[in-house]
Amino acid sequence: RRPKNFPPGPTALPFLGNMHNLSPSNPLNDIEKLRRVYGNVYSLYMGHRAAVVISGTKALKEALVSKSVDFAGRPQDMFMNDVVEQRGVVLADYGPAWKEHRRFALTTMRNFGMGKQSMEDRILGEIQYTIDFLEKNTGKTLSPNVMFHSISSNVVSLVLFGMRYEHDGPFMTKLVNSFDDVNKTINGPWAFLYDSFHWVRYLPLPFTKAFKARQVWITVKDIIIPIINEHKKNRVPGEPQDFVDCYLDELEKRGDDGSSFCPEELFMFCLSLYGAGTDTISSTLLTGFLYLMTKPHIQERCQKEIDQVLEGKDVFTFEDRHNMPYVQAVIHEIQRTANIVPLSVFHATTKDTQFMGYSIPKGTIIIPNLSSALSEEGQWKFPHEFNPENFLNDKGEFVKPDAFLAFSAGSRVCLGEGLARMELFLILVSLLRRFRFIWPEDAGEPDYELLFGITMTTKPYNMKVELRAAQ
Ligand code: HEM
Repeated sequence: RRPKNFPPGPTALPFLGNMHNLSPSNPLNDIEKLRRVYGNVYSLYMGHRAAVVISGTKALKEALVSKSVDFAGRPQDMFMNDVVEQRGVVLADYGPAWKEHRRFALTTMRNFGMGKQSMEDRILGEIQYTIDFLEKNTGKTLSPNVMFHSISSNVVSLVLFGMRYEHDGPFMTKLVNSFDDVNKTINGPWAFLYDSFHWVRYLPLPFTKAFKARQVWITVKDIIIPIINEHKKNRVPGEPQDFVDCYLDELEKRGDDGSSFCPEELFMFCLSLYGAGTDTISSTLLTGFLYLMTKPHIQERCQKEIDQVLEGKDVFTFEDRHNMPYVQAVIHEIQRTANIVPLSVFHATTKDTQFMGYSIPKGTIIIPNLSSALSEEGQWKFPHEFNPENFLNDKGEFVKPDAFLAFSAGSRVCLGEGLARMELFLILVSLLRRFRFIWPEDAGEPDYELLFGITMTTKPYNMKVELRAAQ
């Protein structure tokens, strides 16, 4: 039974709630169909738990920005919270621990003059490995999956630990396998059962094995704890070289001040930044290169702008983006189309609140349908087509419409937005400057359909690479 004045929604079944209304392999179409029936604010039951789906730029901004505090919580007591042992900034509920850690992470990443190397240098250094790899493979057909995953995970590793890892080495293999295990369980039926029926958690049924996802972290801990211990041993206090050093400095500074900073939190903090910062970037790149290869006129126009702006320069910086409106528009159009986190990370109400004429009790799950804003009619010149004109005005200047909510908005807005924007720009410009990316002749028609998951991604594809003439 819906509470009084709760947003409307489809009839919920006993036990199942509205799960029968949503296809597990891709609920986005169902969510859109329900929006057409019930409007931009409607409710669903996930098992016994009430959730409100918010769609469209106006309603999303109203919830995430205007009523930011009311909507800044995260659902608790769910499978994922148990997996991360109630720690880590991404799933932390609204409160002092989340606030302190978020503020710390933002300041640390902003001041990333950590040690001798700036964030920009770290990213450009990592890109060089990809350039070397592509140079060795010019004229060949290759699968870009591993390459893009490697670049994105190494950028985060460099920021967190000051180290990069070979993709087929033991660190990456173990970490990637562990994340895959957790992802499979999260997307599977066991997580749903776990969240829907508390009593199931304690039953000695075969699936209880799946609930022991914490076990997965034991493998990951075996990898990360020694790295943290090395930092403890080798760091020079007050001269941090990376994120872990900064956290250890902060721990020392705070002593026993009763704050939420503690060694256990450091591990999960690293893991949540790693988890949030790898697939998001690699999947964006995969979508981007799919379009750049299959729409060569767009790739060539980027290259022309890059050549003009960087003429005679060996090195370039993130600052150069201000002179590259077309490249900026293409990167944003890639992000809009890639629709990387379509339903955001779920929020929760932090108090009983009134929203667009409805009453929503404290603790209700909020599903921000970011996807709806990214292709909302009336907000974009070409909502349903890949077209960089969506981000250019009549004078050819770069503009960012309000409906660009790829990073969400408000107090929970993506904490890595600055890093992500810098990475995407530096990677795209470096690679397009040096190489031409070609859709292989035998690859058939491109398939633009994205696979649904916590992060959306392309179906596997191959690319062919050629060196461009020296610029
Ligand atoms: C194209 C790349 C990326 C996209 C599209 C993206 C998108 C998002 C979205 C939609 C959220 C949820 C915001 C909300 O709950 O309202 C989020 C949260 C978050 N992202 Fe990103 N992200 C990207 C890259 C990164 C990177 C590189 C990092 C860091 C290394 C990062 C770290 C985080 C963290 C820590 C949160 C949780 C923030 C909080 O709960 O306070 N993200 N991101």
